[in-house]
Amino acid sequence: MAPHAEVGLDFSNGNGSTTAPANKDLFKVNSPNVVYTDNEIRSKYTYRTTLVNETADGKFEATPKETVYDFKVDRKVPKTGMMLVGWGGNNGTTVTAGIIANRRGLVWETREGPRAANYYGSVVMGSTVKLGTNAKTSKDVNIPFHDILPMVHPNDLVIGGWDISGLNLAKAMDRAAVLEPTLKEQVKKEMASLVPLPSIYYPDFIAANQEDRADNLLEGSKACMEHVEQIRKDIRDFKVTNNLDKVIVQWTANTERFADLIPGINDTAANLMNAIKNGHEEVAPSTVFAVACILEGVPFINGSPQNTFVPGAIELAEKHNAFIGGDDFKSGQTKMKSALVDFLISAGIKLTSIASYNHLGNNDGKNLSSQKQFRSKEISKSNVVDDMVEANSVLYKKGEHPDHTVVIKYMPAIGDNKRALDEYYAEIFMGGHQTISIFNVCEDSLLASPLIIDLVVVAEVMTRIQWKAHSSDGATTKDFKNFHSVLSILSFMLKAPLTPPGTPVINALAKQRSALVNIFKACVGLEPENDMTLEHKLF
Ligand SMILES: NC(=O)c1ccc[n+]([C@@H]2O[C@H](COP(=O)([O-])OP(=O)(O)OC[C@H]3O[C@@H](n4cnc5c(N)ncnc54)[C@H](O)[C@@H]3O)[C@@H](O)[C@H]2O)c1
Ligand SMILES: O=P([O-])([O-])O[C@@H]1[C@@H](O)[C@H](O)[C@@H](O)[C@H](O)[C@@H]1O
Repeated sequence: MAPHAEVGLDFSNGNGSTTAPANKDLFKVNSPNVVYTDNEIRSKYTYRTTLVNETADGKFEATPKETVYDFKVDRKVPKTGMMLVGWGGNNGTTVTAGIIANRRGLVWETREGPRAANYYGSVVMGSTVKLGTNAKTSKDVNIPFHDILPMVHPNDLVIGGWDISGLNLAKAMDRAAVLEPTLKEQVKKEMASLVPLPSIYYPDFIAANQEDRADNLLEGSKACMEHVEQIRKDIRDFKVTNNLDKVIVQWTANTERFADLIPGINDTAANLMNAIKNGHEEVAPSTVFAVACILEGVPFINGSPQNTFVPGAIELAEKHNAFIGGDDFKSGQTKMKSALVDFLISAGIKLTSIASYNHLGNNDGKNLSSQKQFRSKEISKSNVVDDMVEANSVLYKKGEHPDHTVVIKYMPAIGDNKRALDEYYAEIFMGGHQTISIFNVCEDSLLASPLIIDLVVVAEVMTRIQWKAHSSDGATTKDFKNFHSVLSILSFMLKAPLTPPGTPVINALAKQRSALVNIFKACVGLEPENDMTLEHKLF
């Protein structure tokens, strides 16, 4: 994919991968606050916020605040592995076949004519960001998101993973019934060579209707340290076998029921480790995978809605300075909702009711037809409007919020072509009403697969960024530090963003993307995009 035409540079090197040669970045920042060496980009960035205090008479006093940070980015893009839990599922097989097709630059016949491999739906590979304005023409200069910082190209990812189903990925791809036969035919041989590692299966955590595919299992039906150590060994073996510098693990396995939060069991890191050692029944497979990755120092991202990250798991990640992120890929209906609700409420339109229906016929839908697993999804799909409602005290009194219902029905006939039917009902000027009705056919796995790529690529970049703060007297803290273990920067790709304990959850889609882009721009000393375009107003 060539960078934005305005820039006119094309790094495509013929094999479908567009990666700027390491020493030929698409842009360089010309600033005394940015230094490039062969190994690092260092920037000095002034972060400007406004502190607000409430005055005695109930008014506010706003005080601008500046904090100066040093950022350091390791420029070496590592050879990276992506290990998927649930690799044999619709998402796992689809993202794997999609990366193979892109790597080989495949074209395949469809009823509408030939189609070429692409990364549409990936914010990293399919979107652009504004670098600045052309000094001569004052026109915006936009560059591919992938070029803001040195990033892994998805074509270069080495893919592996686990599944409780032992089908090789060619057979699993057929079972998923997502991709065109003419494409499957071209990747079948390579996919057939890929076989998921055996995984852990604790039946009570996913729907009973999943049992018939569980034929690729490690011994034991509840948490134990042997499972943790086996997963850690699998990661190490994968890394050595493929000569990898880094591995990122993602959960794209079935939605689990929520685990009960039990003091003394999963409330602290020590208690969680003891619970695993003692085989406690309330420790979920996804939490066992998270613990194994944390102990192995490998980022773990949860693409499903269950509460994998019980408080003990978060504390363990913090203690080990390991990265975690989640929850639940934000792919279609909810992504639309997090943009539409933001538009309505920030336009002063009082949204009073949201009804969201889903019909889908894939195995995810089959698993979600079980009430406990649906409840996990209902929670993640329902909380996505909270921040936008709470931010508007003009429309909503404290504690007031729109009616919001979420329904998911398993309809096998429609397979992966999920239907999302939404009705938004709002009060408008002078007692009027606005009703917005949306019928959105989204091919579930084709929407989720690019998010899997974005989550891996962004999480990997975050392992190469460090920061330190300047104190008010100009001194800096001693050593560079990693970002907090909980990667809330991943929120754009997730329905129920996990944030560091006690920090706010932002669901508004535009704010999430803005945070992602502007943090990366700060790492090269560039100001956040403010869209004021004063240069076009003050002249
Ligand atoms: N648009 C989307 O597809 C989308 C969006 C958001 C979230 N999700 C979530 O992503 C997950 C995967 O979706 P999918 O459509 O690929 O589902 P899927 O059912 O096709 O795939 C899940 C896979 O996980 C495997 N599995 C179950 N338990 C496992 C375990 N303990 N260890 C290893 N493998 C295990 C299953 O055998 C299956 O192959 C689901 O939780 C779904 O809710 C999907
Ligand atoms: O489209 P979206 O709301 O982001 O999320 C999807 C749900 O609508 C769907 O019901 C579910 O099966 C998928 O796993 C995914 O969670």
